[in-house]
Amino acid sequence: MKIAFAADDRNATTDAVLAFLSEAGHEVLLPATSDDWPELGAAVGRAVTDGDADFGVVMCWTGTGTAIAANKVPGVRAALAWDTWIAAGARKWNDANVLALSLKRLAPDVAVEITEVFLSGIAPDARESANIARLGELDEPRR
Ligand SMILES: O=C(CO)[C@H](O)[C@H](O)COP(=O)(O)O
Repeated sequence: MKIAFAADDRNATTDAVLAFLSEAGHEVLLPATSDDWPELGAAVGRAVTDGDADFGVVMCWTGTGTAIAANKVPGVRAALAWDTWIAAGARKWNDANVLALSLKRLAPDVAVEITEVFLSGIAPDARESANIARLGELDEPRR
């Protein structure tokens, strides 16, 4: 798959996630043109909603800033995950299309495990389709 990736800092955790993405055979896109977390979250979000990437992975110290920035892009459903259960639930119940990770709080192996689960092909639960559609409606300007 095509995965848009951005991180506002680099350490063993970011390197491990990037290495995993490549070793798993994904094409890694780096759409961000700035190291600032609002811009890089939005750039990854746009890559996903424009159809350039199948999924996005964003990383910052907390993971929260890039998640918030990505979620400002209409059509993005970015989920901050700190374990594999959260990551699986984000796909199953939220049809999340961007994974946000803390590069400071996750050990490299844990971050890789979370990313692997998120991208493992877990299908959204059909019972959630109405709720996901409602998220799309929330992207619309209020009337
Ligand atoms: O976690 C983050 C945002 O949620 C950032 O990584 C953290 O705030 C550091 O950013 P900067 O280097 O721009 O101060």
